[in-house]
Amino acid sequence: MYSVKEMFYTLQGEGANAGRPAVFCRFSGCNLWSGLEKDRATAACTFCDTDFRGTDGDGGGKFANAEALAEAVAALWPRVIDSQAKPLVVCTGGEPLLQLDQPAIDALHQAGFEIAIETNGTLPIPEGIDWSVVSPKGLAEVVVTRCDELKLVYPQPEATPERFAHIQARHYYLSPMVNPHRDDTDPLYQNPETREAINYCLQHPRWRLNLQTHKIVNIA
Ligand SMILES: C[S@@+](CC[C@H](N)C(=O)[O-])C[C@H]1O[C@@H](n2cnc3c(N)ncnc32)[C@H](O)[C@@H]1O
Ligand SMILES: Nc1nc2[nH]cc(C(=O)O)c2c(=O)[nH]1
Ligand code: SF4
Ligand SMILES: [Mg+2]
Repeated sequence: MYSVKEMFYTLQGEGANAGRPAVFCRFSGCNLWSGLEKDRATAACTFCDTDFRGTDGDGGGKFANAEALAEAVAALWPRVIDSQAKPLVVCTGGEPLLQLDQPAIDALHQAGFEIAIETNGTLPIPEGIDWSVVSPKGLAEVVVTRCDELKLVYPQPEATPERFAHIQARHYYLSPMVNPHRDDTDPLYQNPETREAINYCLQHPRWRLNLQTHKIVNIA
C-alpha cells in the first residue's frame, strides 16, 4: 500500500532538470516533521513549504500495489508519440524513501519512466533510481554519500555547505530559503536569503544558485 498526497503533471522547477516536463508523485508523510504547524518549531526540519499530510490532494490516494501506483503515474503523461521524450516521474513528498520500494521502482520502469527522487538524505537511496536530488536538513544525519544533485536550502545555521562537502555529486546547488508562510506580496527572491546564497556561490564557485522557478511563474 502506498499513500500519496497528490500527483500532478508540471515542469520540474528546480535543479539540473529545471524546465523538463514531469509527473510529480508526492508521497505522504515525512521522518523530519509531522506536517502539523504546532510541531514545526520543534521539528528536525522547520521551514518546509509543502503540505504532505494525508491523501486528499489532486490525484492523491491510497494505491494497493506498485502496479496501481505506476498506472496512476502513467495516466498523467500526455499521449504523444515522440521517442525523444523519455517520460519522467519525480518522486517527492514528504519523504519519498519512506515508501518508494523495489516493486514501485520496477513498476515505474516497466511503465517506461525515468525515476527521479527528491530526498532529505537521511535514508539510503535504493538501487535503480535514475536521478537523485539530496537536500540535507538542520542537524538530521545524512547517510547518502553520492547523488546526482546536492541541493542545500540556504542559509541553515546547522546545515552549512562545508558539512556536506564530502558528498560526491554531479551538481552542487544552494537554494535560497523561501518563507513557507509568505503571501504573494512578500518578495520571493529579492531578500537577504537570496543575497547570502549568491555571495556564498561567488566565494565558493563549486556551488551554483538554484531558484524554485515554478514559484516564479506560479505553476504547481
Ligand atoms: C518538500 S521537499 C520533499 C522532499 C524531501 N523531503 C526533501 O526535503 O528533500 C522538496 C524540496 O523542497 C525544498 N524546500 C522545502 N521547503 C523549502 C523552503 N522553504 N525554501 C526552499 N526550498 C524548500 C526541499 O529542500 C526539497 O529540495
Ligand atoms: N514544479 C515543481 N518542481 C519541483 N521540484 C521539486 C519539488 C518538490 O516539491 O519536491 C517541486 C514542486 O513542488 N513543483
Ligand atoms: S524533510 Fe522535506 S518534506 Fe520533510 S519537512 Fe523537510 S522539506 Fe518538508
Ligand atoms: Mg515543492
